[in-house]
Amino acid sequence: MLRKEEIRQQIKRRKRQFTEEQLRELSLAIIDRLLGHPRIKKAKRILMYYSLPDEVYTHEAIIQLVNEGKEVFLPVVLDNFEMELHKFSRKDNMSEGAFNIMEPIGHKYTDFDSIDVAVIPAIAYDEKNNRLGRGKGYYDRFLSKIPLAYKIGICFDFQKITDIPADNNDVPVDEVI
Ligand SMILES: Nc1nc2c(c(=O)[nH]1)N(C=O)[C@@H](CNc1ccc(C(=O)N[C@@H](CCC(=O)O)C(=O)O)cc1)CN2
Ligand SMILES: Nc1ncnc2c1ncn2[C@@H]1O[C@H](COP(=O)(O)OP(=O)(O)OP(=O)(O)O)[C@@H](O)[C@H]1O
Repeated sequence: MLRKEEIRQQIKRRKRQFTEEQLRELSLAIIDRLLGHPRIKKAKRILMYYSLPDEVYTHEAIIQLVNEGKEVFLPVVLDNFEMELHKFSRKDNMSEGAFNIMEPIGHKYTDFDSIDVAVIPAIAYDEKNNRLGRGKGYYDRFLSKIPLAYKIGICFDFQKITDIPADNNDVPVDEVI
């Protein structure tokens, strides 16, 4: 089994074979599956992520979900490796946070039990739905706070691997799409 850092390097090499435009193109089918997913259809409150250029592109999907009447929440990174959730309202009510990620301005949302579905990005997922993140532990720490949410892992096909070395902190997702 490869160690976590080796997997991160391997996936980075795979990503470099695509342009940002190609990754956008690959995102379309994945986002279609996500928006058509029965859990998303039923959900009232959804934790999404505001994608970076090397991730499955979510900017339009977020707007679409809001237009369908969902409440969408996004992570806001704090400087102690914790993250909180803020409700997304509109694109021009955001500011750039840590790691160049756009984050909603406004109050933190703490009613975690009301989140129906959480859509979780990753560097890689394995066949047991274990997740490998960017190595800072933000989602590892956060996911245990939303035990009731149905967790959907999302990544490109080339990010799906056989095995990720899981440790005690790692919370697997319910499904990878
Ligand atoms: N879109 C998005 N939002 C997210 C995450 C994410 O992975 N994607 N997070 C998931 O945790 C949290 C933020 N954590 C992050 C941690 C590292 C990097 C990052 O770009 N790391 C660089 C190395 C930078 C450095 O070490 O200073 C890298 O991966 O190359 C980004 C986000 C919360 N919000
Ligand atoms: N629940 C937790 N409580 C405290 N520390 C944690 C927790 N989860 C992970 N960590 C620490 O965070 C660091 C990063 O862990 P790991 O490499 O598993 O993160 P990751 O899953 O790749 O990243 P991320 O969750 O940011 O996407 C490690 O030093 C780990 O010990």
